[in-house]
Amino acid sequence: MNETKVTDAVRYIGVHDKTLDLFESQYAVPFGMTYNSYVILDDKIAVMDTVDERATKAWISNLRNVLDGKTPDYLVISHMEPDHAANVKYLAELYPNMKIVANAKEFAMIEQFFGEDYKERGIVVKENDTLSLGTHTLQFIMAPMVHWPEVMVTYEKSEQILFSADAFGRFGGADPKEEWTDEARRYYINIVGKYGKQVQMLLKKLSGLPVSKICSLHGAVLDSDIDFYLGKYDTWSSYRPEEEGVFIAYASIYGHTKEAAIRLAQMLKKQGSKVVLCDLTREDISGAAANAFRYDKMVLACSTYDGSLFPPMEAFLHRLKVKNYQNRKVALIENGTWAPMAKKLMRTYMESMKDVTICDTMVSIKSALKQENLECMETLAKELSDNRKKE
Ligand SMILES: Cc1cc2nc3c(=O)[nH]c(=O)nc-3n(C[C@H](O)[C@H](O)[C@H](O)COP(=O)(O)O)c2cc1C
Repeated sequence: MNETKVTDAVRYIGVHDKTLDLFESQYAVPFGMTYNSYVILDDKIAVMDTVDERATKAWISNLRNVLDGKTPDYLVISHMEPDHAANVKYLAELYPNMKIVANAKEFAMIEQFFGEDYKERGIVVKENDTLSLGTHTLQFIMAPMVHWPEVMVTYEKSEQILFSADAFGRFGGADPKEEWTDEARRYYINIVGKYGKQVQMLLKKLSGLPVSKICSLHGAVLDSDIDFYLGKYDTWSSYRPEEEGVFIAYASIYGHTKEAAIRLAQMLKKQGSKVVLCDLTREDISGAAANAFRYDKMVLACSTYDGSLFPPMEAFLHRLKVKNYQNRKVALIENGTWAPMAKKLMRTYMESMKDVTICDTMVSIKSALKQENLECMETLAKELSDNRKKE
């Protein structure tokens, strides 16, 4: 049994999947992943989203325990991603009188996924429509592209609870004692990060609504310091760096470029900078992307490989480009033995991103670090320690 009382009327029936290797078949989830779902008990009973098919059995058991013999009147669907909507058809068949509450785009996707249109039992909602359950009233707020096109969030007026779909979610379990920020940042940057503008629009819509609790579809229910979470989302979605510091991402075949990255980190630390080093050949790329967004400066250090970038760096830069990396200061270190190309290629990537300032000092290593490279790196460390942005 996995029931948790969010309030007397709002119950948590989500499932913590501890055996999942990769979320979305790509993100490492060392602490597992939750698929959250809730029930609102009132004159009418609403189920808020279903769960991934991996969690069906545990979820249905949680649901039955909360329902205690009653039947749900409504299934509210926030969006149609399969980690939440896989059980829509199953639940609809289990409770034939239950109405399905969704917006028009979601109904189209229900048909795409399940071959059913549920027109006869559907309630099609649009921006700011409301649905009374008795004491509780649901208000539907459209959140297109946060991070699928059909997404809507639901605001419950009487208890001021925001059912936020994937927004404010994180990797890991549902225990509120688990640290939120790092795994929420990794989740946000990699999964929602491309859609900063759309998140800003949602935050604007929410700004007039008092929120006492956020019930996201992943991770813990957030029931205090709501402004902290809203503030983090505002920072991330406006592409502002979260803190001052230098993130050094390196991709090295035999270790010479790695050595340069480590030596630069030491120089920067001497200058008083906060530094985070990342070996792109070994570390999780989603964590690297999150750190790139976290800090205001980044150093890219890469060996040349077949006239191109060493593949781990190529993959990293592609990720940053797709996630709309911008508004940061970036420095470049390259290595090559006969025809170094990495600097030029990294520069082209960075120049294609908005408001990226590239440091004037660039380090070009021929095979192994030389005294002249170290001197150049000292100059670079000074340039990076100067916080003023180049005009
Ligand atoms: C498969 C392979 C392809 C390479 N391609 C190039 C290249 O196109 N141009 C170049 O200058 N060096 C090339 N190199 C050499 C490396 O970039 C060079 O040895 C560099 O010093 C390696 O730095 P590291 O010790 O950090 O890995 C290549 C190396 C390998 C193993």
